[in-house]
Amino acid sequence: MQYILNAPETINATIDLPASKSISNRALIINALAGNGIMPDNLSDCDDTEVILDALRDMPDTIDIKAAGTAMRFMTAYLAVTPGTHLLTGTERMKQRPIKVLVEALRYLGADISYEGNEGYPPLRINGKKLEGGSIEIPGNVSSQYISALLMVAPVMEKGLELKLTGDIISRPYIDLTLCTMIDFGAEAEWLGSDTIKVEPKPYSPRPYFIENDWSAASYWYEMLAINGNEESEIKLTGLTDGSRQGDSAVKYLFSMLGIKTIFETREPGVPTTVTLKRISMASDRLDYDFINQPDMVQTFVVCCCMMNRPFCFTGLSSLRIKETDRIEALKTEMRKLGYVIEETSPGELRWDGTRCEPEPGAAINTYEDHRMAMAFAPAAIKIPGLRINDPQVVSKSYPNFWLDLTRAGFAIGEEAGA
Ligand SMILES: O=C(O)C1=C[C@@H](OP(=O)(O)O)[C@@H](O)[C@H](O)C1
Ligand SMILES: C=C(OP(=O)(O)O)C(=O)O
Repeated sequence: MQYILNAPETINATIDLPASKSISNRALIINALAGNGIMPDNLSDCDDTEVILDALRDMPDTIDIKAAGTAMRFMTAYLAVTPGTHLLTGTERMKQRPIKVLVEALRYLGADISYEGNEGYPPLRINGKKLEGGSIEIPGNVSSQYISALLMVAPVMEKGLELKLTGDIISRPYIDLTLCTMIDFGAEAEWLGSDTIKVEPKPYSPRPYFIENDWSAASYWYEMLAINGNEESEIKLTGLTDGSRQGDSAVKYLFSMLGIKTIFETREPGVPTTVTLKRISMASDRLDYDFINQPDMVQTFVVCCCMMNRPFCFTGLSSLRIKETDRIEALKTEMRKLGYVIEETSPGELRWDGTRCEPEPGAAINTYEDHRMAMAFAPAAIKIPGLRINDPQVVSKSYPNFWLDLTRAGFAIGEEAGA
């Protein structure tokens, strides 16, 4: 399927964002380890959360977590400490996303896990048991999801866990989000210095838990307003928290450099509220930023800066090659179709110096089974009327109502089958 997008002149909309998938997925795993008390409230309705919800409810012999990286990594650790034997698998792409660092760490701590396909990759056969825990060193520069997975199961290990992270630590806000969610459920866990985390062997306590909305999903609305450039446009986004623990809440600072102001309706710490996005006068004529802490925002900013004609240099992108797709290659290829030459100037660095090429007439953006390719490129329709997006249904991985919300904001969406 292919969507053909046309954008309105002005955007005036109130958007009910989906709940945070990162918080939903942590809350579900921790809640299960706490003995399945009351279900967390306002869980995300996205695919990546649904696969965990289904797995924890039914615990079938074969658990298919589809394309959800967090689900794969979190369920590996969860199943390793939970009695029973399961085969944990996912999509073809999931079978290419590395998991060796996590499997080796869990095995070192006493887990019984074997590879059913290629060494170092899913599918995994996991025979759950009580783990002893202890001290371990693991690389912090591949995926923070391995670290979050180990941390979440650490309170149920006999000796707890002391985790020393080696190398540059990537996606650190996601590790902090894990620790905060664990502490909310009664765990004792803390950083000992900048690279070591200690978790006490103290069980979780069940509790009611409300999940705030998703700052990563909010980024596409910031992007639309920034590209739209119309003084009369204004977007309201529901359920966001000021001082959120979601690392992607940094978009409120980043987009201020691209002319967007964020106004919180109320400012009670930790309480979700509606935010209004408005345009302010433009300040910077280029954007340079290290995305080591916000890897999921790179696609949003690459497309946005090109559409706004703002050259950029983005660093800290090493993890992008092992996400839903190789996001570095996907961005270079698809931006070229639109007439923008993006270069990988060194590993983990993407740069656009303003170089243009001949755009492909009637370009159709491929999404590579990556929700963020579809959502980051959709706002480009503001500058490129009739922009085509292939396989638009991929958005359900994190934001099932994205296209519906786009029509609510006044976009016209045509559909072509079989493209
Ligand atoms: O823990 C999480 O919820 C996530 C961690 C990040 O992954 P990496 O740590 O692999 O960068 C991020 O890209 C992903 O979308 C969600
Ligand atoms: C990278 C992502 O997800 P995951 O790694 O959990 O599949 C994402 O949502 O952008």
